[in-house]
Amino acid sequence: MEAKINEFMEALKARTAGEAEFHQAAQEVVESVWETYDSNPKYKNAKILEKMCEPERTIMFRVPWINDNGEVEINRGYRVEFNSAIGPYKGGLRFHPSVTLSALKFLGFEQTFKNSLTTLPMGGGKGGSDFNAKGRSDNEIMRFCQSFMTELCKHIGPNTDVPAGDIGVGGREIGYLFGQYKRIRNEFTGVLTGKPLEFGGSLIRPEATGFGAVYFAQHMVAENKETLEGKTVALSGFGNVTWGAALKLVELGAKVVTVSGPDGYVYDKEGLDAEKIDYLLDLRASNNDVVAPYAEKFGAEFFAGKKPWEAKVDMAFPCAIQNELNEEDAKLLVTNGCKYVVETSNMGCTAEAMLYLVDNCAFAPGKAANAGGVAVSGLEMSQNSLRFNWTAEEVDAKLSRIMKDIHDTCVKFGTKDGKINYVNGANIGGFVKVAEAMVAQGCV
Ligand SMILES: NC(=O)C1=CN([C@@H]2O[C@H](COP(=O)(O)OP(=O)(O)OC[C@H]3O[C@@H](n4cnc5c(N)ncnc54)[C@H](O)[C@@H]3O)[C@@H](O)[C@H]2O)C=CC1
Ligand SMILES: O=C(O)CCC(=O)C(=O)O
Repeated sequence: MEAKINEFMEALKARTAGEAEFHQAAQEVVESVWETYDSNPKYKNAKILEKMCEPERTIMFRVPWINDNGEVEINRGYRVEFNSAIGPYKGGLRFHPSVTLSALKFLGFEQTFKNSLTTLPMGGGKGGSDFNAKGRSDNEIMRFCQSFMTELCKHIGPNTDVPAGDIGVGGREIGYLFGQYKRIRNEFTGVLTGKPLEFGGSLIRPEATGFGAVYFAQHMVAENKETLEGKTVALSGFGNVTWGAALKLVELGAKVVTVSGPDGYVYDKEGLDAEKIDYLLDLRASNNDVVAPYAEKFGAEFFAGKKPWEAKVDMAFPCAIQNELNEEDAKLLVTNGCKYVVETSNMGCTAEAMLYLVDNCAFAPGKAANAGGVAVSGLEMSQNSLRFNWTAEEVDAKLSRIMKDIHDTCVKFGTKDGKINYVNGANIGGFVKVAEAMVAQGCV
């Protein structure tokens, strides 16, 4: 089996030279699903896995805009429409200087399996730009969003491709993008999710990724007959996902002791409370991308240039960016007594860290644990189509049920010899539904 996987991956790498992040994501899925794939002639004859590794369409474009000094700036925009077998392309937009085609291909690829796990009819896609919002004014961000959408609007639509937020894209950016789409296309449709409530957003969407990860974690710890109450938790990042996870963890009686940014991490021995969690929103809106002011404001410790994985905790939730937790970090966490790692960022762990964590603690992969965000985006699409809004309680109940279903799917497909491998469970569970749909739709 190993030789066949190597052969498959070598061919993929030769076709996509230089796309290291995409190779990392593909390798993980290919290893998990190979047995299912190779033993099923219907999938093999139709070359389903080869097709799944090739985006249906990749759009790249120039994004020219004018800064506050009147100078022209040029960024690159992308939308990778990966797979539409089970629904319109669906996935976020990332505005961050690290954005490359490889990063968006890994994210779009992951999104396909994640969206399948949600049980909702959504295909996979991802997009974004290398635009850096750090130090930019609101007007600059608006002009950038308008220019980005001027091209993107030719390729998306409520039944074709429905983008949303991701790193660097929250309610403010979605508002500017939506306004420009409406102006150019002259239609008010659910073409984006993560919209502010006043024009079609869903209650609980801002919280959904963090809440969903915590709901998933509740089921994981329950497998060991434990609860979240009293657990000490390390979070990374201080953005949208960190905020949502902190809110729910604190509500359920856990103690969150770290948040982080590109500048280092904060250790707050008292734990986050409502005021401190609220402050994360101010930090994010400041466009400065540093977490140190939290430590100054609340008298917590700040460790410049360090990652939160050196803290002694029961659980860790990486919530920032890909490959933010490496093998050394994983070993340190486990040595310090950490029993659960809930990958809430997309591919937050390096391949080596993931393998170590699967063997040495309970590890939830991002495509399962962070699927709550896109799941509530799917519910936002449903509400837009119905021209109706569900209450926060209704959306939260649906989110909670979806996360339980995802957990159950991981257990169903990932249990071997009495041990749950959540990585295999998520990959195989996500793969089978998309593969069946692709076979049924013929060679397209
Ligand atoms: N927003 C959503 O609904 C979903 C987001 N995700 C994933 O969750 C993660 C966070 O996304 P959001 O909170 O939405 O973005 P955000 O833009 O609100 O926050 C990103 C955070 O990551 C930090 N960060 C970025 N680069 C970093 C680095 N090199 N080192 C340390 N920290 C760094 C930023 O300082 C910021 O605090 C991403 O991996 C994203 O793909 C996954 C599912 C859904
Ligand atoms: O809400 C969405 O459509 C996508 C969220 C997202 O970007 C993700 O799940 O990684």
